[in-house]
Amino acid sequence: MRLIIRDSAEDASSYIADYVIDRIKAFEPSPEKPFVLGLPTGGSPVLIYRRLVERHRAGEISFRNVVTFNMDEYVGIPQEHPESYHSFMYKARGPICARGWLLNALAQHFFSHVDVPPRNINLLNGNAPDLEAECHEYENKIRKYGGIELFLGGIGPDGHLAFNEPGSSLKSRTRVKTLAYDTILANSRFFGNDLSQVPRMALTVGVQTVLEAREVVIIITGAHKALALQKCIEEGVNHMWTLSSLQLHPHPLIVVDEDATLELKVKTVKYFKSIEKVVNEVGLAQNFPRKRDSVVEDQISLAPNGHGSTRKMDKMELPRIDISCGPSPVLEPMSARMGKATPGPFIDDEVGDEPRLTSMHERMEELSLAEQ
Ligand SMILES: N[C@@H]1[C@@H](O)[C@H](O)[C@@H](COP(=O)(O)O)O[C@@H]1O
Repeated sequence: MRLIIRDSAEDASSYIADYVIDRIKAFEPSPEKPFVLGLPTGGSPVLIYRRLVERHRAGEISFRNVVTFNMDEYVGIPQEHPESYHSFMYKARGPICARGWLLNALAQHFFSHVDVPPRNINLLNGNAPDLEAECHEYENKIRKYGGIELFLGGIGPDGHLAFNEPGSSLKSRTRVKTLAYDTILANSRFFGNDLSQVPRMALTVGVQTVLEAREVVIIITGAHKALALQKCIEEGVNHMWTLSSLQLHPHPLIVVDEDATLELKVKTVKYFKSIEKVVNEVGLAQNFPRKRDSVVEDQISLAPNGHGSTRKMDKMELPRIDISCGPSPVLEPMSARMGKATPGPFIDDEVGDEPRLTSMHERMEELSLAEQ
């Protein structure tokens, strides 16, 4: 588990956006070998999308060979509803205020502003005639692409991942889910604070679906999510805080702002900050997870055009780094640390400098000799 702490939500979001861009570039996606990206909605990723769009406009990243799978969608509201996750992901522009300014440039979101081809975009259909079949098909499609390379996500204040509410099976897959009261309450802010307007059900990828991604990157900002972060980082795996399932993932990365760390122990915060410092010092900051850890390593993927070309993930090598003079204290041998202490009766000091522990029967013999 890596935890990256940044001063503000803006900094945390920029970190993630830049990280995702680095990953896509390093992957060198092509039509035959697209980069498969899992995407979230909600307030937390808005600044991430803004930066992705900015860097795309600056010509620094193309999403032409990226295939996306969104995490979730409400059941029963039309796709064109302003609060559907379809609308969220495409959203062309923010609301205009009375003076004609673009009041909320942050509301631009993603698909309408980048070059991801529409055929590469996958969103669950919350109005499908057969919701179960829709979920089943979604999982199949992810599998056909060889699994998700990087799943980007946020969490709810109760630690839910996608719409995997407290108590969700950690083995769950894409399915229909009834929303918890807490979630309905939290999301009512998008529905004019009218609880009755918030859908009661959603389609969501499962915990297991997320865990099978090769990498999972989560953004958590705000004091209202501090308890969830604490439960997930400092306590054990628990289905009541589904984010904690990331402890079972080989490459989870959680990026937070300072407010989200409010419930963490000082020791925890210092630990993760020191890890980041060391990682930067030895130049491993941009190191990629090793492909052989991937749960999708040996899976066969289909090209997005359905041609069925296969690919095997490339092996990536760790950079060679001299860590012999790293920041860790040089360990001294035991003998040096013990100084000139007189060896006790059970220590054989005749074999070099390093004391040797003697076996029980030797010690018994020595004792009986001494008594005679
Ligand atoms: N299903 C979504 C989650 O995927 C999202 O992580 C959560 C947090 O949203 P926000 O970032 O607005 O707090 O909201 C919803 O419940």
